[in-house]
Amino acid sequence: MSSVRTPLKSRASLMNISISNEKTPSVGSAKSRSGFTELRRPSTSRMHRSTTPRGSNNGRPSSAAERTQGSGSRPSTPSFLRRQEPYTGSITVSIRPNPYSYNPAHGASWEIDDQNNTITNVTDAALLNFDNVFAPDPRLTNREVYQRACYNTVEQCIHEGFNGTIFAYGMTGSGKTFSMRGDQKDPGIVKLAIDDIFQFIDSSKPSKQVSLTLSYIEIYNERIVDLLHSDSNAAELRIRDDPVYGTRVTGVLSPTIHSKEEMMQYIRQGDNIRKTRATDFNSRSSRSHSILQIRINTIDIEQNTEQNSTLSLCDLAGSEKATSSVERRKEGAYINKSLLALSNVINKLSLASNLASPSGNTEHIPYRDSKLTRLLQPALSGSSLISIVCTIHLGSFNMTNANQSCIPETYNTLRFAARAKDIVISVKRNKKVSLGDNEITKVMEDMKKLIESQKREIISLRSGSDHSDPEMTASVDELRARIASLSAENRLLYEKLEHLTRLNDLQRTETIMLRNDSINDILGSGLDSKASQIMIANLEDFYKRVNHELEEHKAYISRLEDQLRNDHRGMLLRADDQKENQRKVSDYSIEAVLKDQEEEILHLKELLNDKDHIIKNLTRTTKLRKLIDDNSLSWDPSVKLNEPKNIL
Ligand SMILES: Nc1ncnc2c1ncn2[C@@H]1O[C@H](COP(=O)(O)OP(=O)(O)OP(=O)(O)O)[C@@H](O)[C@H]1O
Repeated sequence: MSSVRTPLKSRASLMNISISNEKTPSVGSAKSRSGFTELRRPSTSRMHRSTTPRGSNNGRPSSAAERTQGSGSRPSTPSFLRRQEPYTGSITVSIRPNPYSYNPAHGASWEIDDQNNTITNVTDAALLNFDNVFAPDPRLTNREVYQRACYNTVEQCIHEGFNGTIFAYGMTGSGKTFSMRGDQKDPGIVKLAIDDIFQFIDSSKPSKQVSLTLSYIEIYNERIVDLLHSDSNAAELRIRDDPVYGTRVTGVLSPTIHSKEEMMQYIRQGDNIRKTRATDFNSRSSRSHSILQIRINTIDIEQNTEQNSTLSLCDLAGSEKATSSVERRKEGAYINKSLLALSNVINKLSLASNLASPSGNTEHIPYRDSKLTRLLQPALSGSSLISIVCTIHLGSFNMTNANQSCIPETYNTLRFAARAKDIVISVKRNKKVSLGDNEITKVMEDMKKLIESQKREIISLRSGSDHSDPEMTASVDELRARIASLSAENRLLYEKLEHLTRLNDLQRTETIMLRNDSINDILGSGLDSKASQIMIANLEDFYKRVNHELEEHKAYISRLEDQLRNDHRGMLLRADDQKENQRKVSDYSIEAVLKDQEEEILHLKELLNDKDHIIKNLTRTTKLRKLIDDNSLSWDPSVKLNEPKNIL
């Protein structure tokens, strides 16, 4: 182990980055192929907050080599990520050098070992480990970078309901846009992620309904521009807090997307608006941060679940030293300021993750210092899996001045990357389970079909009774047989309704039992008493309403049942009367019987509506229950509990 001599080294030492002249061991079985290192497993208790202390390498690998991923093939989702929630681990950080700023003949300031995913400062031998360190090889494709660095984040977002954020960070001309957008021959991360999303949509039909919306914005000179808006100079967009997404840009366009072609068309349209200029390092430099967000809503019809997730793909503007152009200096100042704000946030989060305090760090994180950090706030504060691709120049590289050094910028990027790697995130997926149980839905469908068939029967009976030829008119016996069969069907309906009622009662009992457990758990989980009281008051209020409504519906169902029984008896009596007076049977009596039937069917329909209503209420209850679970796992006393009707 060499001694600590350079600022980078001392920082690296602070961040548990191994500093060694020896090569780190190759990736072993203990490492996550996803790059998301599991640090601790959450408590199995439904309502208890995870209390594993952070920092001090608590259960986390001491060497960053242990948290690398090395597979070049498409990895499958690690089983722990499928089962465990919330996911607690680190950010995936990858380093990609621009192959064209590296000339082996001139040597480089940094030495890459892409087998062990390390990068070494040749001057002082400071060695840094990351999830991926790619070779400065022009043959390295974006697809390989995507598969190793980003695929798992995208896959978790599509399949498991986690939010995913991927961003490219690095100095100007280092290859951020190339990595994110690529070209015709070598599509970038954005296109590859979109391919995977649409592959998922195709393969999940017909059991899943997936809907997508897209938004595409840029932050240019600290101003948010909607890249999907034809007038990019339209009114300035503002960032607001949002209870669902953390933050949201008001007024931004987010069209629903129906095909991959449509999505790519929107993105191309946005790219044409995005601000690009020439810098000393890049003839077509992005002078803005771009953020593309794809919201994915998946309804699993078979499982009866709904899942929402957001994939954010960000191509940040590159930092650049002062230039001669006034406008570019202004742009550069804004870019550097926002990147500095991002660095500060990453720095504070990294320090917070290293604190040994079990309660975590309470230090203020300055998300509001720039629009970029404000927009990335939800992701950085734990609502998203994150993968960062840091692009660097290995040697000196300059379009106008071949001697201008990139070393300080590369150093800064690596320092940023090392700090980001040190951040511990705890991410929950956005899976929502809707209650409408399969059996209930199926029975309801059956009932609807029965009602429809009875309706058709009545129509055909009526057209038969209209027949003028008495020989052709159905005999009373036949009519009785039909009525008896209709009644039997009605009985079937009632049995099913009773079954539904029992199911609902059962659900309600379970819910009430859970309610008590939940409240106990909440009270036991150390919420401040005022927050607990508000939460309990809301819960009690809500349950009282639901109970009251259920009682009303039960009474109504039993009234309908009585009525139907009476109607049925009356119907049989009428039929007996009709037999005695066969010749006197009149269209009027047939009509009356049919009318009764129709009325019964109307009652049944009403009953169905009421059932829908009850199920809706039960769904709300379950969502609320989920909310209690969520609130108990990540309770923030500063966040006021929403009214149940607002949440649901
Ligand atoms: N890995 C790579 N393979 C091939 N070409 C690359 C690679 N990285 C960068 N380039 C090329 O280098 C040039 C600059 O790359 P790019 O525009 O992606 O940089 P950038 O980091 O987005 O810069 P800026 O911040 O100024 O927008 C482009 O011509 C790009 O094609």
